[in-house]
Amino acid sequence: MVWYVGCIPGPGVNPSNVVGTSAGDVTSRGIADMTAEHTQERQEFAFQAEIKQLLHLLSHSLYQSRDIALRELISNASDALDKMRFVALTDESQREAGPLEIVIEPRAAENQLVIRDSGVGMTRDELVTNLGTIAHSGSGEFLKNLSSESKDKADLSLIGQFGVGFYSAFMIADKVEVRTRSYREEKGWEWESEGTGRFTVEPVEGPLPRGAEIVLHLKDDAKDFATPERIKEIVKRYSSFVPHPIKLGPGDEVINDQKPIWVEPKRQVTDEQYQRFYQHLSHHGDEKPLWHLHVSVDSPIQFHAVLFCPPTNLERFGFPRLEHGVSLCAKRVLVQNDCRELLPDYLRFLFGLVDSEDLPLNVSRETLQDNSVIRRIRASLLKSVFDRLDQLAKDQPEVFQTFVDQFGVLIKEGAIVDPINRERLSKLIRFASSHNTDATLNVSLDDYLARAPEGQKRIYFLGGPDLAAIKKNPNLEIFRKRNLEVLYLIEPIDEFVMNALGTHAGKLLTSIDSDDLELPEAAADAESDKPKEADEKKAEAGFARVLELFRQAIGDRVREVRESHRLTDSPCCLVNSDGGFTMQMQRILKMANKDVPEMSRILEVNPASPLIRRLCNLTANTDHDAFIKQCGLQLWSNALILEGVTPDAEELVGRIQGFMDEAADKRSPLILS
Ligand SMILES: Nc1ncnc2c1ncn2[C@@H]1O[C@H](COP(=O)(O)OP(=O)(O)OP(=O)(O)O)[C@@H](O)[C@H]1O
Repeated sequence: MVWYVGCIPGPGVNPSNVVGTSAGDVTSRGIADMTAEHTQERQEFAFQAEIKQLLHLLSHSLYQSRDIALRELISNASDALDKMRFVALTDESQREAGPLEIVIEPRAAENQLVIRDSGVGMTRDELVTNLGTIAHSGSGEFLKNLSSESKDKADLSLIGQFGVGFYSAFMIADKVEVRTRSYREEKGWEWESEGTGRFTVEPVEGPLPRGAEIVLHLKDDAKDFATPERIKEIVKRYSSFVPHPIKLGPGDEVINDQKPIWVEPKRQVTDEQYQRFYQHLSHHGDEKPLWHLHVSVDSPIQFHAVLFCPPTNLERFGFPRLEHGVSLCAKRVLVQNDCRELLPDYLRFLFGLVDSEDLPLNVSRETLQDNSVIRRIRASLLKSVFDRLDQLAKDQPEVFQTFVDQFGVLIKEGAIVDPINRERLSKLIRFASSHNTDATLNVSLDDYLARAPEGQKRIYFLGGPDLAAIKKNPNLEIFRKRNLEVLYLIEPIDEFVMNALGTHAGKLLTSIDSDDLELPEAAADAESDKPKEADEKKAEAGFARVLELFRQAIGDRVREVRESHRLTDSPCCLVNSDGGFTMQMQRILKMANKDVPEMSRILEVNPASPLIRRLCNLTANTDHDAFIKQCGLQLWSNALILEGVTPDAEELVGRIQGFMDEAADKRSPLILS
């Protein structure tokens, strides 16, 4: 018995909407015009250039990944059946669609494998455009990603995600024939290619059933694909969840499962079933999902949903921005296979399926946005995702850490762009911190507050290009001395997150390089703890004069030169004036070519530092003024370099050369003859 009337196509980079007709309608028009007068005869076409390259690669691929060829063809057949199911339900004239099924028929004697479906089929123009001449955006991306790996290591199993799965047929076949008839036509067509540079298309004589039949002429070393055992094994492994019967031809034996696990009670679904369903939805071969979520809600809106998180974030590896991977079904009938309205953009990495009894079948892409049922499903689903992540953080910290490492940046994106859910998201984001010795992103804002001493009114952070640079920042000295934790912003997005949040649990998020750094109460004591000697020295040896000379030398490249109360060892540091961008934020904006107003910053000088004390002594003799000024300039440059900013190289090198000459001269004065 067939349990449902619906369908679940796997999402790809370019999934087509099943509402309406296939992509070929639009894209093939130009070709149709060019060739209209020839459509009754056999015609030869050249494959589009990237497809040619792809075919070359696939036909020389290694054995281990060849199963995916059958998987991809089954997936295409299933998509075509999904579309036909939808057409039958919405188009009066197609009501009598007949059985929707896939038949896989091994013909061992002829060394052939046939995959047949009763789906929508293809018109001549669709055949020409879909299987050969249209440069699917995916093929270039796929090749690019493969070319970065050595050919024998290349992960061909990802092919389905790039919208070029059909061509994987040439991994096991040296000739492929496609016979097809569209539900919109009486006439059938045959496509044929040996996978080299060209393919032919010609009309089929006589009647042809609706749908498509793919005949693979198997390569000599792929004969095993024409055995029932091999077919059953592959179907069990990759295609159990294809929601249409897959029969082993020429008989009637159904060899797949077709169970709609999302309507089953959770405890009756095994891990293996979830895993296989994930593989079906994601096209991710043998991969296990990192976590999954299964929800069944009865009121106020009835819906079932299963969502999966993949173990890796392909965006991090230079893949293009992920497409949404959640399919929407109404009463088990697929409405849309990349439904953006179900989850916010920052959760685009989740795969899954949502099925509701409360949605009409004719809901279209345009009306989805204003649909109140969808809005309520979305709110409920989002809450479930947040709950699942909170639970994961609590119960499975290692899994949660993997999630943060892979997808944390997208959760941070959410904290920036989704003000309504910002509070929930702020509990899920993680930072590096001075509490750790390495750059692990595992400190939440709540962890930070739980450790903070009583009375601390702010959450302190510091950004920089990387952990090593941040650790060298002199602004940290007082925090180290006082044992106050500082969050390290090592991901470029972190600064934007802090800006968006502003506060957490009523505590102001404060960059420690801001000029109004307010430390907890003990700070005042620490100040008064400073050795009196330093104050005296400062007064005696002209600290005020040193500041004055620094001001003269640096000029308006800083807003102010003043005494520091935050440094313990370093001679000076740069801080931001009130309300300005942090240094890290300025760097990021500059990298993005945004116009950033040059911030005039404040140079703070530490009177207790040995170098400054020496300079104070030197002020007694005005002969040293020029040297003190040079030192001021160099200290300012040093502070910039520590923050990852390169000051004027020529000026810097000239000055260092001067210092070196002077130092060398002291060691070995030049005797001028
Ligand atoms: N059995 C079929 N019936 C009808 N159309 C098909 C069939 N197989 C392929 N097509 C058409 O050819 C197109 C290209 O197929 P191909 O497998 O290369 O990419 P895709 O199906 O778009 O992406 P993916 O492989 O990720 O599912 C499909 O989008 C579909 O329009």
